[in-house]
Amino acid sequence: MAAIPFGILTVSDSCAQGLATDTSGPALAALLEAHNGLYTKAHAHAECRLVVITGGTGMAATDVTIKAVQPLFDKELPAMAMAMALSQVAAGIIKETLILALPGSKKAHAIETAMAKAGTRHLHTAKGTPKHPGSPHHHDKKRDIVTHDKPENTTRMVACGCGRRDAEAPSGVTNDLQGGVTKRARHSPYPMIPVDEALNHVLEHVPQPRPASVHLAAIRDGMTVSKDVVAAEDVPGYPASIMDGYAVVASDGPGVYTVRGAATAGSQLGKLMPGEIMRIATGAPVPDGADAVVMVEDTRLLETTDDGSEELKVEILESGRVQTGQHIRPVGYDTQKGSVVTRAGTRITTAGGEIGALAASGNTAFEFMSTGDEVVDTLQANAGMQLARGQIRDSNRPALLAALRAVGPDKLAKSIKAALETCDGIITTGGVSMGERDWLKPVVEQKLNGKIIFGRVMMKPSKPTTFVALPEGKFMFALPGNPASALVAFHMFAAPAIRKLAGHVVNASVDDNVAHFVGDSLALDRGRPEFMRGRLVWQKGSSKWTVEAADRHQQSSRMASMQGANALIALPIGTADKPTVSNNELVDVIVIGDVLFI
Ligand SMILES: Nc1nc2c(c(=O)[nH]1)N[C@H]1C(S)=C(S)[C@@H](COP(=O)(O)OP(=O)(O)OC[C@H]3O[C@@H](n4cnc5c(N)ncnc54)[C@H](O)[C@@H]3O)O[C@H]1N2
Ligand code: MOO
Repeated sequence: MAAIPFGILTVSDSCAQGLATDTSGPALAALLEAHNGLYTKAHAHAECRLVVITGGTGMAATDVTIKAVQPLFDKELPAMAMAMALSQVAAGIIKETLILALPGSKKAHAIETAMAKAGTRHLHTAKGTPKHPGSPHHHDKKRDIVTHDKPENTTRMVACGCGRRDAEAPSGVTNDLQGGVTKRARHSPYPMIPVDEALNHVLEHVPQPRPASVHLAAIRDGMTVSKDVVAAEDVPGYPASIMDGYAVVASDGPGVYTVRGAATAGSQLGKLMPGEIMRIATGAPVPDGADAVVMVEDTRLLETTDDGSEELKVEILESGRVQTGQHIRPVGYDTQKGSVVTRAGTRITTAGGEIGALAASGNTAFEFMSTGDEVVDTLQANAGMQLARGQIRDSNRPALLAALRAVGPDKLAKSIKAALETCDGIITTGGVSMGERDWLKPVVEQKLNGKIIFGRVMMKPSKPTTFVALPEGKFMFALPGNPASALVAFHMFAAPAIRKLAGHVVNASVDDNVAHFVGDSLALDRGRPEFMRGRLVWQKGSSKWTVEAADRHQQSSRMASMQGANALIALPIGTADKPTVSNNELVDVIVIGDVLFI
């Protein structure tokens, strides 16, 4: 029995550039030569009956061995490749030579096993030896090379379908489809590999998703952002009021002032003159000349127009003394133009924060990981739209899929009535606090015959959350307009309601869902229990749940504070005895998204 002449081809950038020494090639050669004299180094290329290519079969962009060698095969041998039970291998025949492309592993033992499994010993049916005369493939030497189980036994020709009686399938070769039952393999040619190895194979072979541009409207949970998203504009884009009240000059202090009209959200304003104040709504641009806002609760109406329809003089009470900047969100307070809003790798969750943050970023198309071509940017119409002073992006609508826009109480009532014809319940955001155009509550009471079950909740954020019972057993959640408030209120109240409607058992209590708080010592709010947006994680190593703030900035106007949140951290009201929450302390959590295991 003649030894098989073999050649080794090492594929390595670093070896080729002289930056590394080839150890895989010589190791393989030594291994083959030591293999019971079955193999011998070929003296010339043309002599090789076996070529082992080592290296360049991995997952890196520069690993192109398999791609390069596969097109050269006269016949590819996938079952043989599979039988080697190594990831990233290729096996095939070129003319009469078996080519094996293997990883550049130095583990000779692994390769030896692989070679044995691959059945290269069949190559001992030396070149030129007549094979199974009478076989329809009898001149097909490529086939001979792979189908002979034992070199000296030319009768074991199962895969070539030559009609021999010994039907044992050669190792590494599947049944011949034409062979029929008598030719079937009586043992599986596939090695039984461990579960984790199998999973690794799966993960290695599943291709990386290709990035695709996805319009905001087409973003769905489960997608992954493939490129950092940068804020296209400041949020807010103008100094905005945080409260419903009056825009003032802080240094003027308490006293009686002339009311110079109203600055509502979205309005264009003139300059505030000395001795004047201007009515202002939450979210409205602070007029030039003003540098603080006094809450309406800290004022008293002194004089109106004769018909009583307009305010003329208002007193700022002592309780309304404010400092420069008070109740104003400066430009970029929530998000600064150019800052990264959403990092590559962020997964869109059903908690809503990511989609909301993208919506608030001022972009309309985003790069997402995608496996299909069906997700394309079809709605570019709004791309690049500039915001006018006083305008904001509607981030709540895509986040909650249920925002309501209205320009007056009648239209608002009409919209709600129309929605009620087809829905059991309605969710709205905005217009529920103290502003002059915060019509939600009066509209449901006065125009819709609704009963406000509650109109404020002792919580931070989402204080003005409103729940309404409507005729015919219908109901309405009127959530606050501040984006984080809207989502927190949704998860706290609307989501359980929807779950109950779906027949789920719903537990109203937040007790017992306990996790260890991770973070610096944090001052508890003295007025309201706080529901921080958090990230809940099961720490496998220490076998405990931990929760940390999903975002350092937790203001209710910042949609990004919801990004990455899968839980709300239910913090108690701070007291003199218990003013802070500390690192590792147990806190209650409400799960609002997928929990993470690390
Ligand atoms: N004088 C007082 N003013 C405010 C009080 C208060 O007790 N006294 N409460 C504050 C709190 S707390 C909240 S929360 C907000 C809630 O206000 P509204 O529910 O009436 O909402 P709006 O005034 O319509 O908007 C608030 C804020 O949110 C922005 N917004 C509204 N809709 C959207 C949307 N679809 N997407 C993105 N952003 C939205 C809006 O521009 C405002 O900045 O009231 C405080 N005021
Ligand atoms: O209650 Mo509000 O901003 O704090 O949601």
